[in-house]
Amino acid sequence: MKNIVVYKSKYGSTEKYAKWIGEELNCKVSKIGNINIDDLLNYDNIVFGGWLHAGSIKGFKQIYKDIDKLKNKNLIVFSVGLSIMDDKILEEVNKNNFKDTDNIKHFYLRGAFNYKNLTAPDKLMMNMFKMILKRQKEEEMDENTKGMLEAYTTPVDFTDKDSIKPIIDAINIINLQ
Ligand SMILES: Cc1cc2nc3c(=O)[nH]c(=O)nc-3n(C[C@H](O)[C@H](O)[C@H](O)COP(=O)(O)O)c2cc1C
Repeated sequence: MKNIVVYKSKYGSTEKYAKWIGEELNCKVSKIGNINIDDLLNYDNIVFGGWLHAGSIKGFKQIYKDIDKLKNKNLIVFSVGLSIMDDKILEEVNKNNFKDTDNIKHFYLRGAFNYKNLTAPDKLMMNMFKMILKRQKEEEMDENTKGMLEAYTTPVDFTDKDSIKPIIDAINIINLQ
């Protein structure tokens, strides 16, 4: 089966994961902007990676608008974010980006965050988000919230090549079917 990895990354983590996955699958890796739907139709397994922006998987709409054309393809999506993923957050991300009827396998990978490197609009958005997080009393904050707040002052990088394993395994299973 022919595989391709397409991605949208702003600060590099998603790109890093896309390239690691491409190396493991020994397949083409492309930025979403450099490929169109007709190119994608040449592949059986389409792996799309996008970074999480306020719960939305960036770049995915560019594929999703043609989801009907991709009905016979295996679509594997990985999102990259800062959160510690739990069922509630995952459910929210799924709800924001897919319909129940979509035949999509979704994986979440942890990325990186360096406040100082953000563009001005991203800083603004993250400052607003920080204000919301800070409304909680410190003793009531969960690990995720504490970690997020710490990341504003201390850059974090959770990218880890081992975390792509479930994605590679899922594609290998598809290829055996
Ligand atoms: C404006 C903005 C919004 C973000 N929203 C989320 C989010 O909703 N959930 C999350 O887990 N991470 C969120 N993040 C963290 C990014 O997804 C994380 O830094 C990711 O690694 C960025 O991917 P990239 O390096 O490929 O651009 C956000 C970051 C920024 C700058």
